[in-house]
Amino acid sequence: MHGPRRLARVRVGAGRLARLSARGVATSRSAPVAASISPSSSSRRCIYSAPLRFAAGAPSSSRSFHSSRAAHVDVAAEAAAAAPPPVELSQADLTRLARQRNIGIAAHVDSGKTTLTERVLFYTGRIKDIHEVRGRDAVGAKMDHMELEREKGITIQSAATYAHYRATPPTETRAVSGDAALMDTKGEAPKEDFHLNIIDTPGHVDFTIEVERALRVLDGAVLVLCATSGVQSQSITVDRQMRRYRVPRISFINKMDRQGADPWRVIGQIRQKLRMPAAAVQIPIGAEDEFSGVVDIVRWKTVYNEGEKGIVVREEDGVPAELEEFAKAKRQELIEQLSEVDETMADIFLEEREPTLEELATAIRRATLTCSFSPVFMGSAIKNKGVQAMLDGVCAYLPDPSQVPVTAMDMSKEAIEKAKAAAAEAAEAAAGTASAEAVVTGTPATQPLISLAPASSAPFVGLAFKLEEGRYGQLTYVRVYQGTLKRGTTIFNARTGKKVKVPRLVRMHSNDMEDVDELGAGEICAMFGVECSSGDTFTDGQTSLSMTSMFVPDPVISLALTPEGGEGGKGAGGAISQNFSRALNRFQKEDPTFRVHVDSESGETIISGMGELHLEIYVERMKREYNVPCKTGKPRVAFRETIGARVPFNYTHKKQTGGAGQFGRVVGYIEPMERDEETGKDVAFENRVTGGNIPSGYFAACEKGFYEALEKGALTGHPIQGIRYVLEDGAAHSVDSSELAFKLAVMGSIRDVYRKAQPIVLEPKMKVEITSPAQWQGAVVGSINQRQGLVEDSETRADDFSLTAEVSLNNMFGYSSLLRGLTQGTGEFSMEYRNHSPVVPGVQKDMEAEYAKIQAKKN
Ligand SMILES: Nc1nc2c(ncn2[C@@H]2O[C@H](COP(=O)(O)OP(=O)(O)OP(=O)(O)O)[C@@H](O)[C@H]2O)c(=O)[nH]1
Repeated sequence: MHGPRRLARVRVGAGRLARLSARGVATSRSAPVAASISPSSSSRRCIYSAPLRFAAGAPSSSRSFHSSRAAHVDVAAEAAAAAPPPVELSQADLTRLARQRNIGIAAHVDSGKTTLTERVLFYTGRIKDIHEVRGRDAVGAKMDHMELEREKGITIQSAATYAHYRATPPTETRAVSGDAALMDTKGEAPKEDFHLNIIDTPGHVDFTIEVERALRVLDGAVLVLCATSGVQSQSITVDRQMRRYRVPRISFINKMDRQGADPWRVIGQIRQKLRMPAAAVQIPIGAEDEFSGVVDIVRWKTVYNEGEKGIVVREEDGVPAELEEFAKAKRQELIEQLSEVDETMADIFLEEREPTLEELATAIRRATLTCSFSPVFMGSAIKNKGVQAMLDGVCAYLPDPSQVPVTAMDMSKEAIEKAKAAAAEAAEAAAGTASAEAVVTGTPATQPLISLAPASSAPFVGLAFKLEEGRYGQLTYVRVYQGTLKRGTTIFNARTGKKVKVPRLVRMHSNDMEDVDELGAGEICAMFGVECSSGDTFTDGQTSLSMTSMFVPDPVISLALTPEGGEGGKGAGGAISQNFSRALNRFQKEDPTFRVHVDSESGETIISGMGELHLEIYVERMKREYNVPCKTGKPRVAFRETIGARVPFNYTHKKQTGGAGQFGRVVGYIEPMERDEETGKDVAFENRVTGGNIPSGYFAACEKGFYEALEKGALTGHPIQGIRYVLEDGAAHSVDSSELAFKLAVMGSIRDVYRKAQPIVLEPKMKVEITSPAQWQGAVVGSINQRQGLVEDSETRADDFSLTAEVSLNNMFGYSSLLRGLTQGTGEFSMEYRNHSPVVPGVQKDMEAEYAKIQAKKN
């Protein structure tokens, strides 16, 4: 079963493995399973606080957040450089935090996230009854509270809630059978209960920012996968987002009741497509219609859901005889997978010893927390099966807030000065070597980092991660990272420096809220009446800490928007145009992927976003919430420009018009830059000027000039991406040089050499995934070929087939109605942005000619 070659892949302890092999330790195993699975006397605390391999600030577990434009943070350096938190956690904090989980439910469209969350709310007593998404009672699920969500049966905005849950630890026999009477309904949880903050996120890629900001502030996640469709395109996107923020996850294979459900195929896909070591911690009892429960192969128990809507969990010791062999094999597989990523489990494996229940559970927890493994649960949300067991997994294997390292930048003058001096020293030292490293100016790279501690007595630090316009003004969702947030106190906005009072503090339960007086570190809550922007950091004024913002993808699609009755000056200045701009301001404030600008050529208002659905929802909300119906233009894709070659520049900006002149000279080169997968960063300004030819006071202006130049490429007027600007030298004049002169010098230097750098026009390419009954396969493939798509993969199953293709977004307009027609309404498709790729040369030529014509008219 296990050969030495396989064992040699164990990541850690290779020396020890060699020693063990030398001692002649055999690698096959036959120890009986049940003998070691009886509940041990170990305490539940031991499992929940299993020791971790990482400590706050260790590079392997750093969390770092970036905005797509000006992301300058080096992830590993950030964590390694972080100073330790100023406050130790008290015993009371540790006890409280050990029972807290902040989790997100994320997945591909329609995998059942909202249906699953509805069960969680019901079993924890937060709702009195279950209502289905698109259910016949037309009530809709609790977490889909927007009218549009209920009508369309999709999640558009993430919704937060909290609940109390009495978990059964892996080392114990279930004491509570899940009787509703034992669940908390008044918000006062018994001490042994877990406090869960849950965010249900949308699956459509158009609303990806909702997933992004949820994962930014959550400590763990449940990745929901469909038992028949497996790992789909959005699962891959969500996986990438979880990796970006290093969020540990458990996997839940939902829809086990569906025809063709195959959890083992899905687990294979988690390992291959997501490259995440994973193994089942349960096996199903029965399949499809006959799916009736699960066997817990960690605890060696059989688990059934009974009673009203599965509220009672009945457990039996042992495994049904007919499943015993299979269960043993799958338990063995679990141990093998863990030995690949966990040192302790590798040792046990090599010693040919069957792990105890506690050893197995702690190894799962340890490996999950370090994001090197995902335990897989399974069930059927709609049939009310397997949900409580999954919740037990959340409590057992996902981290509490004290186990997630978080850093903030110290923005105090002293700290910045100190860091700048250190950076300058390093730059000077590096300048003397051939491999001189670039020094990044005015960025977080020169700002010192501090680890935060979720201690209630520490100075308060919180992050505003989501805004919503509520009935009583702005509702600001906050994650409290350190200290305590109290109603009535004054807090400081680290970005604006303004102080604000917290008039109202609430816990969110979808669209309902419950007032609270204060909330401790590690909590998620919302404030009313505090004006701020998404991504702002709040402190109590004792510190100058600021947290970096989240990754914001660039929009891929735009369209012109005109309020009906508002054009031609008729509505101008009146209610229509006022509401129109109010709505646009609010939408932009709430959603950083929704952008608005007025086209300088046509004077039209252009809205941009992540997809047709994204923009369609805002147009609909404009009508419903602001009473402004709008006419929309044809959707246009977001073209970009980039360069294909490195070219040097030596540019002088000089103006002498009587009074004070302008002088700035810049020397260096521009070159193509690849996108950094982790940070999303694909543009950079690097300052390698040493020796003072350009005084350091002008560096920030130079960088500003660079980012301004990127807004409009000279070829077609679209933004420039994939470019690095390296400033190596220059010259200044003691009287005529100014910040403006250097900003214009940088802009001029790009314009000057741009055409020599082989500029190219790029268009968004999408990964398109289609599923449909097998009979329409020919027509569907034909439709993709017609749109010049490239079929990359297809899979035909018993009744249906799925296909993955790469297609230009420009060729995908109107595809949903075409597919509906081709497949008599049975086909489904989803697409997600993959990258920007060059347009075909003919298209580029036409676009250039068109732009040149517009420019000529203007001049
Ligand atoms: N057969 C089956 N259907 C399910 C199950 N869970 C959910 N569904 C159905 O799948 C559809 C989508 O469910 P949702 O809960 O809205 O899925 P979602 O992942 O929240 O959807 P989005 O947030 O819009 O991506 C609904 O019609 C559900 O009734 C399940 O366990 N089995």
